[in-house]
Amino acid sequence: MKFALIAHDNKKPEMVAFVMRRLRFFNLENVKIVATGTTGKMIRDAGIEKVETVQSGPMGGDAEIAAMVSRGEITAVIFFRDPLGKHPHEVDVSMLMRLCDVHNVPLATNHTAGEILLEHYQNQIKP
Ligand SMILES: O=C(CO)COP(=O)(O)O
Repeated sequence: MKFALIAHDNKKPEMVAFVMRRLRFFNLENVKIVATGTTGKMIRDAGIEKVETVQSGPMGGDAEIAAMVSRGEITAVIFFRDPLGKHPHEVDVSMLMRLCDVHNVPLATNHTAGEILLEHYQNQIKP
């Protein structure tokens, strides 16, 4: 399974804490991670070296992940959005969310939804 992890700037500390609490799960061999540029760097610094990165969000990273969703490469997207901020690449973010719906890929856009979603996949992996 492959998870896309993305966080807007104000939500990056939350994403790092989220990942740190699940280091064991994210470090499992059959769990893959792709992240937008800056989010990915922070996740790597937090102890997950295998994270694959695409461009930073404003430079096209959300669009790259949207393409992966369209190709059926992503199990679920966890995207901690900042609903109070303005983002120059809002159209890319909308496209990513739309394509998750088109392809029926689970999308968690806040911390609580992310917890619930990961719980599901953690239970799938348990023997
Ligand atoms: O902007 C983003 C999501 O829309 C996140 O991109 P970064 O992880 O590169 O900051």
